[in-house]
Order: sequence, then structure tokens, then C-alpha cells
Amino acid sequence: MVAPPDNDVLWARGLHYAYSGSPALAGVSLGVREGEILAVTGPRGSGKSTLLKCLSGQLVPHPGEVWFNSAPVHTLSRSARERLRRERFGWIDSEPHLVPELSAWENAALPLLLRGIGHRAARRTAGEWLERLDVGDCARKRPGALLMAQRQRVAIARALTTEPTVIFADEPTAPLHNADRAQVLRTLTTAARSHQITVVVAGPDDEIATLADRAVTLVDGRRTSGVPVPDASEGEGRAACSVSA
Ligand SMILES: Nc1ncnc2c1ncn2[C@@H]1O[C@H](COP(=O)(O)OP(=O)(O)OP(=O)(O)O)[C@@H](O)[C@H]1O
Repeated sequence: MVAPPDNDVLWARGLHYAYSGSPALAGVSLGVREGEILAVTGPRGSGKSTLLKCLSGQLVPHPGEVWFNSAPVHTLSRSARERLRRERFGWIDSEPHLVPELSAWENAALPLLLRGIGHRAARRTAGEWLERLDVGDCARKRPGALLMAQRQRVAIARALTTEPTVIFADEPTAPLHNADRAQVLRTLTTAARSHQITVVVAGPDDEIATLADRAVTLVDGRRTSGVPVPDASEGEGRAACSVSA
């Protein structure tokens, strides 16, 4: 096992993943710098979701390596990967998946409450993020009373409340109308930049590439653009990983 360059927050090498023998990733390598916003684009079925799931420890590549802050993720046990995801990563799905019985602020505060943060502090932090995401006036409403765009903003607030090291956003604008898409994405990227949160966001090229620092494109589970990450054994590191495409 070769150690990655120590200045990439995420580093992946030679990722392969197959569903029941059907390949979804076929040798993807990349590095992501701290605070970077990386767009993952490509046609439907090109492997974007699978790549995000491998990078975030939800799936284990086979073969392939994923490193987070210079520590291997792919060799961790399931429970250690779950802990890593809970403590260091945030996930935004293409569907908000809010708890219907809880209000917007309770949904946004949930990761904090699960960590044992006090009720009052969790409520204050969740409220601040809901305000930033322009849904502060929805704080007391339940998801059923919210528009889809508002629900997705609450889900984004929930991912941001813990200020994770990395947020993975898998087509976060998929359920939104055109008018909301750019604004929701801009809100996410602005919030992430202001807190030095690294973001790996999958979605349509025309939407996310302009807001990201760099984009990589997948076709049939392989990269077609961006700057390939050299083998660490070649002695190259951050500069080569970081050039914008
Ligand atoms: N749970 C699964 N079981 C079987 N095959 C899957 C599964 N998830 C994805 N695939 C297949 O793996 C390939 C890559 O899918 P993936 O969802 O990673 O691509 P994507 O680029 O995110 O696509 P989309 O834009 O449609 O979400 C596709 O051929 C897809 O049909």
C-alpha cells in the first residue's frame, strides 16, 4: 500500500466497483484538496454516485484505495467507516429524506443532538444555518408543510450544522425547479467556502462546473477530464493534484 500525498484531504487510487459483476467504476483516481469544491459530472449511469459512495466509505472499492487525511478508509471495518461518516462527513442526497414527524429545525439539528450537543445549543446552531439557507421562517414547520426546494435547503442545513470536513452532495438539485437549482447550489458552495468545508458534488456539468474549483468527468466508470493523480511513488503531490481543469 502506497501512502498518498499528505496535503489532499481525500485521495483515491484505482477505484473499481461492480454491482453483481456489472462494473460501475473502472479505475478512477483523484485527489481533493482541503476546502476545494470538486464537481463530478458525466452522463446518467457513468458512476458518479458510486464514486461518491466509495469516497465517503459507504461502499468499499474492489480493488482500489481511498484515503482521508492520509489514513486509509478502504481497510477500515464497517463500524469504523460508519463512525468516520458520522463524525467527519456530511451527505446530501438528491432527495431530502427528512424525518416527517420532526420540525425543520429539529431535522437540521438532528446530527448535533445525536452527538449529545445540548438542546438549546443545537437549536441555535440549526436556526442559524436555516437562516443562512433562507428557510429560517420554516424552522417550526414539518417537512410535509414545506416546498421541495425548502425541504432540500433544510437537508443542506442538516449537512452543514456539524461543519464536517467533507460534504458529499449527490445531485443535490435533482428534485428542484430550474429557478431554484442555481440558487441552492450557490448557497451550498458559499456556505462551504466560508467554513473551509471540502465539497464533492455530483451533477449536471452546466450547473455545477461553474461553481466548482475543478471538475472531473466520468464516462462508463472512467475519468475523461481533469488532471490525473500520479502514483505517490512517482513523488508528485499537491501541485499536480490541484490544477484546475
Ligand atoms: N444498487 C445498484 N445495483 C445495481 N446496479 C447499480 C446500482 N447502483 C448503480 N448501478 C449501476 O452502476 C452504474 C453506475 O451507476 P451510478 O448510479 O453510480 O451512476 P450515476 O452517474 O450516478 O448515474 P445517475 O446520474 O443516473 O444517478 C449504472 O450502470 C447503474 O445502473
